[in-house]
Amino acid sequence: MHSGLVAIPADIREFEGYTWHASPDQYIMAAVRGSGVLPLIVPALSEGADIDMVLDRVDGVLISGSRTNVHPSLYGEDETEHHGPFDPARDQLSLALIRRTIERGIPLLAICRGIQELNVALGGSLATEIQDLPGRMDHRKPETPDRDEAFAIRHTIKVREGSCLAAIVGNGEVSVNSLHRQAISTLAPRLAVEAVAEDGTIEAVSVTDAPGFALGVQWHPEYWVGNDVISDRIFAAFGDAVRARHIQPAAAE
Ligand SMILES: N[C@@H](CCC(=O)NCCCC(=O)O)C(=O)O
Repeated sequence: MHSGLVAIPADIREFEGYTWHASPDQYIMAAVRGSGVLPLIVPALSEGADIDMVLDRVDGVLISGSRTNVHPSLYGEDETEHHGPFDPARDQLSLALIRRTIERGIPLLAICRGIQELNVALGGSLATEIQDLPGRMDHRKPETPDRDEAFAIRHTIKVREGSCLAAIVGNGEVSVNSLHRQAISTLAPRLAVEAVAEDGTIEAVSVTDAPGFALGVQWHPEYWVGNDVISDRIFAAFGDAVRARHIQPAAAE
């Protein structure tokens, strides 16, 4: 029995001659197995979805990763050959969903592209092709057809003492996977850094004034749920927050 309903904004994909509103199974199954919740994929309607109609009916929001990038115009920069590929319908849905979810104190877990959308939604900016920046590691997905290798744990991050993430996974160093070319550049005003990689890349943030659970991570805990303590703890904490909301919905916001 699921203990809450969690909205997941869809990506737009083109295959088999159709346009699809889709979300990868690893996020769906991490929500089910790791958080004990029922995921609900929200279509990325180009004319816009009624965000409050969705949020009136869910107990949490999970923002998945994606190979596409947030369009740079959404954080005041010009598009270059280094910013794509794009998914404008996902951008439109996800940024609006993130802002309203935080306002209403609904639990939010944002992963990879999700932490980048969280930062942009609250006024921050992104850096692209970060592996080309001075002193940065290569955070990109390894070139391999094997998905376990692609999502393998690859580097350590340092979790800030006293942070929301530290309350979930403990202080100090933890090991994570890495599949991204972009990262937070200017941190949005309402975000607090929760963890950083050894090259200074921001790996986790929380929303300082959020009434509820509001965590973003740059790596992919969803992939190793059931096989990795850190991943399990993150999704269990998100599930606890969703369950609490399901049992005791906040007064009308
Ligand atoms: N596109 C952004 C975010 C990266 C992300 O969400 N990766 C998940 C998909 C991994 C894959 O299957 O390629 C960036 O590159 O920073």
